[in-house]
Amino acid sequence: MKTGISVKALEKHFNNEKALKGISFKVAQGEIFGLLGPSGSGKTTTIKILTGELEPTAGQVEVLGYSHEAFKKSDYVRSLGILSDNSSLYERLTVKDNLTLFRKLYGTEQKKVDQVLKEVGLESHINKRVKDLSKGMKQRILLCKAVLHEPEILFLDEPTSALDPVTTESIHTMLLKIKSRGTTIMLTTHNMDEATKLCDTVAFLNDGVIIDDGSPDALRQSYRSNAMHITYNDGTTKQIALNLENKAQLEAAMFDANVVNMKSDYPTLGEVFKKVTGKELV
Ligand SMILES: Nc1ncnc2c1ncn2[C@@H]1O[C@H](COP(=O)(O)OP(=O)(O)OP(=O)(O)O)[C@@H](O)[C@H]1O
Repeated sequence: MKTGISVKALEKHFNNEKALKGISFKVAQGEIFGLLGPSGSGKTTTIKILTGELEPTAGQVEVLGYSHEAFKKSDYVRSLGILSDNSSLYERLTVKDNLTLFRKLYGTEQKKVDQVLKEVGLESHINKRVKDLSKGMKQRILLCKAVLHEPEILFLDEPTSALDPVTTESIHTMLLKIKSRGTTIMLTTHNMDEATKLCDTVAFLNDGVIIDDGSPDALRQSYRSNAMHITYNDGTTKQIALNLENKAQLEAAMFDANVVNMKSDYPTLGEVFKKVTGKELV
């Protein structure tokens, strides 16, 4: 697979503060890559460097073969779709007028407006003014705006933060559809379920450092302990290592009427993050 994004020893300093302390990662073209980390870990700073909004202090970054010196070029800008806190719509215009304005900027056909609106389930709201839409609807329109020109790569900074589950689900469905067309997607999130569901690869960012990366399944596998967790009806718990020596003990637990739960340790991505950083991802 061709590399979509390549980041090597990237540093960003704000005055004396090191927001990124030499991070490296690669994103293959066509995959969904998630940068996961708590507030202040450097996620937005990374996205802003890759989209040309901030200059790196040190290190190399390359997106779709463009080095950061070329990030201001119009053909690079046209290859990007961006959804971030800075994305905005004209509140007093209708959904249709907003999207028509942006599609004209990129020279895309009007039917693309109808297509993207349908994909996020908002085609019946096309004539509503943006100011009359809910927060979740606005976020879905912003996503439409970001993909109208069929970008090669899509950057999403916390695309579903503080949204209701239905809106979140519809954004996830649209992202998987966008990916199926070959678009590379890089997103940041605090939401481990979102990352597990959407991402081919994730990187854990903590305090400006990448602690680990890999597919969600591979990370979960590599941090699992080889033990069975047993819970009894009086609330007590026990762990038994999964090996032949403990076969009799494990079998006995299976037939013990006082055992209410037996499960192998397969940590969630959130639990893995906590294991490696000692921090919750909230
Ligand atoms: N323009 C700036 N000037 C000075 N410091 C900054 C600037 N932008 C970010 N920082 C600092 O860099 C660090 C990383 O910030 P960043 O916004 O990248 O974190 P984040 O992981 O995106 O957090 P959140 O999840 O809260 O959005 C923080 O300590 C922040 O205060």
